[in-house]
Amino acid sequence: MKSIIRLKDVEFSYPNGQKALKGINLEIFEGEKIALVGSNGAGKSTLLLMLNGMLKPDAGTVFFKGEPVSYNRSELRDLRKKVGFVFQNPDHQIIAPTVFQDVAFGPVNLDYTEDEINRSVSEALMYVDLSGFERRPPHQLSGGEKKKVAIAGVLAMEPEVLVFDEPTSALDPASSEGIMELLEELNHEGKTTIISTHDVELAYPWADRIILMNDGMILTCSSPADAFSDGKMLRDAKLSRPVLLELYSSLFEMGMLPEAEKPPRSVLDFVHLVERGNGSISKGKSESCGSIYLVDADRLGDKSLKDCLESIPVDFVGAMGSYAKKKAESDGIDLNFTYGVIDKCLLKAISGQNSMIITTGGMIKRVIDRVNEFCEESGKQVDVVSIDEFSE
Ligand SMILES: Nc1ncnc2c1ncn2[C@@H]1O[C@H](COP(=O)(O)OP(=O)(O)OP(=O)(O)O)[C@@H](O)[C@H]1O
Repeated sequence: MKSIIRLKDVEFSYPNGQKALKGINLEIFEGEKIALVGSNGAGKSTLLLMLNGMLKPDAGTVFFKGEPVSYNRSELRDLRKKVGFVFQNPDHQIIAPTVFQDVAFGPVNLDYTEDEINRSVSEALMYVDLSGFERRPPHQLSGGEKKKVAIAGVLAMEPEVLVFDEPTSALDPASSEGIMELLEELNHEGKTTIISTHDVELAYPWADRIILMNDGMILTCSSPADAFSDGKMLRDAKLSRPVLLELYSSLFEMGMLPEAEKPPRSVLDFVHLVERGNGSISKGKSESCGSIYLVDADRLGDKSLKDCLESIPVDFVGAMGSYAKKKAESDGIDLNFTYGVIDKCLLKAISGQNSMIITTGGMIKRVIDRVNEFCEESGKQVDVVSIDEFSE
């Protein structure tokens, strides 16, 4: 894996003397999903602000792709294009009188041509499902919509790295799920994604690596299971253990669950472990599992998803990615799953029910890889059936 951002011996104090970062050493690799987790005041936002040069260390060095950041004007401009930053409070980011102007702010400042500005704004708004909002004044939008405008403003600059400070703060559960699904989609399109949060339940299933912070220092930088298993470290960080991990540890200690190779990170992993404990793995024959039908929304052309649904015996429908969700909505499909779609469909499959996943591009492979991984681990056979007859 290639290093994309590295912090070496970084120290930082605010002008009032408050020391916010102490001896930070950290390396982030291309394509990773990283969650910075810590309680209030741990130093998460300060660390994130180092990543695109918005703050300059008092001591130590920040590297981008192996080169030390030099903080001159033109280099900072370049760095901020490559490392997009979404603030916790969208009101701190949204500045223009209309959604279009706000999202266009970055591209205009980067001297894009008019055509490039129009293209990047419309693609970014499409991504966050706000096409048609171009003329709306941002201050009249809901909190979740404002957050999406702020994200679109960053996406319009086509960054390689996305940094989100508390991406779901102040959002309702559905909006939070929508934002996390969007982050997942962006990561699958190759963007390195870094978030800060104090929500361990959000970070545990999502991240590749957890950076646990307290009092301006990194306590550990490790896999979610390792980072959240150490009770003392969690207490030091003033955090609790994710419920799924706590439940697994307790039931394992009581001898009620077998030891897992990797502790469960999802309800699906947990159900599988319970099944293993009950010796019911032998029930996992292919005839007892439902199938997952996979539709590539990009290849539907003018065909309606309703046609697909009529011809296939499915009990549940999920969509992954903004384009697929939009297509489902415009075709009048009532979606059962819009977040954690693959695992939810796998859960249905192991109870013998069929489901359909509507998605696009790189996420097709993600569905196939996740199902294969599950089948390998569980010994079950869940078939993924690509719906090709509606292809162009
Ligand atoms: N602009 C500032 N001026 C002075 N001190 C600051 C400033 N911003 C943050 N601090 C201090 O720096 C420390 C780290 O703050 P930071 O905002 O990075 O923490 P955080 O982990 O993001 O917290 P939260 O989860 O509450 O947002 C805290 O002690 C905070 O009071």
